[in-house]
Amino acid sequence: MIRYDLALIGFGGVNRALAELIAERGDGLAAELGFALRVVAITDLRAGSLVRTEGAGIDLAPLLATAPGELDFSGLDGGSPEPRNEWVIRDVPADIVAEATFTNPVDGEPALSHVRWALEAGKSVCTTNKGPVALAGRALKRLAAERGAAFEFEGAVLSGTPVLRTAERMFDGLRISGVEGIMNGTSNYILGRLEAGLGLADAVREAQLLGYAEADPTADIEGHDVRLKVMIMANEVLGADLRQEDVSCEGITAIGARDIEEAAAAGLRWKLVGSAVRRPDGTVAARVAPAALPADHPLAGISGATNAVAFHTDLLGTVTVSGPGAGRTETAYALLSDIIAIHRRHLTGAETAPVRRTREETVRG
Ligand SMILES: NC(=O)c1ccc[n+]([C@@H]2O[C@H](COP(=O)([O-])OP(=O)(O)OC[C@H]3O[C@@H](n4cnc5c(N)ncnc54)[C@H](O)[C@@H]3O)[C@@H](O)[C@H]2O)c1
Ligand SMILES: N[C@@H](CCO)C(=O)O
Repeated sequence: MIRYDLALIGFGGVNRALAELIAERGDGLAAELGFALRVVAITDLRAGSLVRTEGAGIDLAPLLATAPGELDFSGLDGGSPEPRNEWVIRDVPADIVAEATFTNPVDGEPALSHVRWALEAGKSVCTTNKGPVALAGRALKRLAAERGAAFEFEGAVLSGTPVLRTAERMFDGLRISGVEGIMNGTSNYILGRLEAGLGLADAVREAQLLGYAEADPTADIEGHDVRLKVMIMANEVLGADLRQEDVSCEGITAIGARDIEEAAAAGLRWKLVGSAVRRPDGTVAARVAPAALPADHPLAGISGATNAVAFHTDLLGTVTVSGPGAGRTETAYALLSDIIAIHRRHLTGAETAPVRRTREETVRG
């Protein structure tokens, strides 16, 4: 059985949920998927670092039994109070680095460095962090190719709903003229709660408790999170190379109770819509803005943390993919789907350097 050793960078909602999946379903997944997962390192800004490369690796059960705010690796065997990210990422033997620290919508750091260090060390990366993908995706993919490593980021758009992989693998032979969608679970959830009569602050708090919101929810409600996702969609699906300044951005904070009531009376629903459209000259125009949509619009019925992306194609017309846009477990599934993609690359011969090392050093059976 092939085994992949994982280093988890950031141990908040998403990577903790990945650890839960591994702890609770690891054996079943191994039987079904043909590979085992072992966590050998975890770093977190608040808890520190924990490294255990021998035996079964890190025993996840006691970590998962501890409340997130109370985790402290410093007293544990292999633990340190510092999140020794660079050392862990570059030097601790691991096959795949799962990056799930805060998204920084301004310059992508420090996650961008985390991803770069891993790829430079020939380790594959899976991430749900939008910053590195939106702001440096092209360079990071090139680096990954140079080092024979994989760079997978399905969860950067629509959480575990496979919107990027659908576009990459299922649309061969189609011309895509544009994409538009509801790409932020928090703001969509909040808009629904405003429709139900709640105030903005209370609705934001609910979204935080449910694990949908960014560490700083300003990114959700001001549209910056959607701007990163629109950039990723435009760059990945339409072959663009957009910068933040290319995407105009307006969030939902100017939508008041009166706007909601007036829209409802007219049979409309406010939605935060991100879009990227190919112009006749081949360039791509992209924006993020709220829109009051009529009930028969395909995006009007998308509620709560559910998101949807509509692809406008020549031969199929509009194809819409809808599913969870946020949530800890849903996003951890995105990381698992990335790991599965890395495994399949390995099986089909597009072998990555870290997998080769795994086979020589750590693979049994
Ligand atoms: N939660 C979701 O629904 C969701 C969905 C899609 C994408 N994402 C993205 O996934 C990432 C993780 O999301 P989350 O919900 O787990 O966030 P979170 O805030 O719950 O967890 C982030 C963790 O990273 C740690 N961290 C921050 N900076 C660090 C650093 N420099 N070194 C080590 N640890 C660091 C924090 O201490 C925290 O525990 C974010 O980038 C987010 O945008 C989240
Ligand atoms: N905060 C983001 C997480 C998913 O990227 C959202 O609500 O959509």
